[in-house]
Amino acid sequence: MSIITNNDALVGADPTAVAHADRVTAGLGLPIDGIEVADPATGEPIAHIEDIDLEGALQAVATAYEAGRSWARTAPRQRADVLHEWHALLVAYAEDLAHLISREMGKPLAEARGEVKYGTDFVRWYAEEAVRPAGNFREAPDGGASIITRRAPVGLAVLITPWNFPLAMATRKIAPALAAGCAAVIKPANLTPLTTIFAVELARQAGVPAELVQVVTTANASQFSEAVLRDERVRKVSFTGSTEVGRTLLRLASDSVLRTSMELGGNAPLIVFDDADLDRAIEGTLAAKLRNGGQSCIGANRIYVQNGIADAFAEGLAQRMGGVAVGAGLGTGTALGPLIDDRAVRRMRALTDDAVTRGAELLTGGTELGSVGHFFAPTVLDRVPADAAVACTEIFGPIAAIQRFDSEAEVVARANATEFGLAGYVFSESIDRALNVADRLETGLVGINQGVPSNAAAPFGGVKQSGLGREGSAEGLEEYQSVRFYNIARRETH
Ligand SMILES: NC(=O)C1=CN([C@@H]2O[C@H](COP(=O)(O)OP(=O)(O)OC[C@H]3O[C@@H](n4cnc5c(N)ncnc54)[C@H](OP(=O)(O)O)[C@@H]3O)[C@@H](O)[C@H]2O)C=CC1
Ligand SMILES: O=C(O)CCCC(=O)O
Repeated sequence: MSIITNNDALVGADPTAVAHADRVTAGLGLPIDGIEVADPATGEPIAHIEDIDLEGALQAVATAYEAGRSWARTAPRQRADVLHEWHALLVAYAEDLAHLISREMGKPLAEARGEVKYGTDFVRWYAEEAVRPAGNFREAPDGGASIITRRAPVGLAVLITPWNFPLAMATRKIAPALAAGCAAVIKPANLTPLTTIFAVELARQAGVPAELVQVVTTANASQFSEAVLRDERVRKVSFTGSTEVGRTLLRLASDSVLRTSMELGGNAPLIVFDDADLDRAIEGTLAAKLRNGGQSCIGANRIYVQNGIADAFAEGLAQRMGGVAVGAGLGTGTALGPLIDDRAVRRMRALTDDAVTRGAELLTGGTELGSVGHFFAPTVLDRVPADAAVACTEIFGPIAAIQRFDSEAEVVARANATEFGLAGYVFSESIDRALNVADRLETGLVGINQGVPSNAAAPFGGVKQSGLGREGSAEGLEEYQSVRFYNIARRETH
């Protein structure tokens, strides 16, 4: 198969859209120096955020804790009303949020709008969940007692979020915490803190008590977590990010026996069977691979294609990937934005080189793009050996790495041969085959004949070393609740 050439002219940012994002940033009242936030499309600084020291972080804990004591006693309906109001404000400011996300994180504006929809859905979902029954009733089997269960707020929650979904990862944690009756201290990623700062400001305008949700930005994340997770007022930590940092936080959490939710790394297998609809499989793979520029923990990492369809699939995917318009997120028509930083570009280069050296075929891409910013061409590698780094590690970028397989049993074994277990994907027009394979994949979620399975109503989370706990859905609320019971003695009266 010959190499498909990308169009390597980058789409430039639309100055009107950049001005829009910068107006929103200017309204955030940020300091003129501190931690620099840069535009990944140019590397240029766009803002500075406060570097809050340890004393400030512990003050934030104290303030949130005090506010949480009265919030925990509010009626569910009151919490729901405030969340509904926050949702309404997020929707009203959707365009401002989308421009800000695109500017600081780099994703195309259309995708940023999608993230705003996804992120605001969590707030609406938990506004609705806040008033759902939070306990149940049962008779003691031997008689003589009735048992009622209640769900109490778990207490002050520390929320640590990554840079790849600056709004959705914040709302997916803050909204269930508030719905459950908890206070929160949120530490956004330094690469993309602006959206969180804006969203929390909107929460306050919506009626969330100003002290209840504290945003702490700091240049020293490890010092922050070591001090804050040891503070006795903190009862919960929820983290989304790398497995390495997740392990560190789990160790810290064990000292204080904290409730934990961990959304960590992935190594998602995407399996295309001979009986798949070719176009549907290519479009689904494109979505699972290029969503967020490949920078998602559920991004398709190991693409397994059955031999009978593999040539047509590889060629079709390479044609589609090679035709993707790359450029600034705020450029008109951009479909793939920059990577988050230069380190990520260097990783893509090294992964591609390693795979080609080991015998993979480069079908398209494989090159850095542009002289400024952090761009890497959408890349397709075919016949990737299983021991290539690109097949063993989380890619987190726009490289589609295809391996070929013969049988269902073989591909299931290969797909499960990893310590990770977050997402998997199956493409087949046989519902029996698709469901049977999905049942045998060791992952927390499976996309069947589609590439973006996430939804506010779905319990997102992993098995194995991909994490603990679930976010979104009713299960996501339970992560912020402790179950209690009252055992009420009953005496017969006549
Ligand atoms: N599961 C997922 O969704 C994500 C996975 N990743 C994976 O991780 C790789 C590295 O990305 P990276 O951004 O460095 O991810 P990290 O896990 O380092 O960062 C995620 C968040 O954790 C914070 N953090 C880092 N170290 C600590 C610590 N010791 N205590 C408390 N908080 C901490 C970061 O803060 P700060 O910004 O201040 O460093 C950020 O807010 C990616 O290439 C990808 O493979 C990355 C992001 C999301
Ligand atoms: O990729 C991630 O970092 C987690 C969010 C992905 C999703 O919710 O779909």
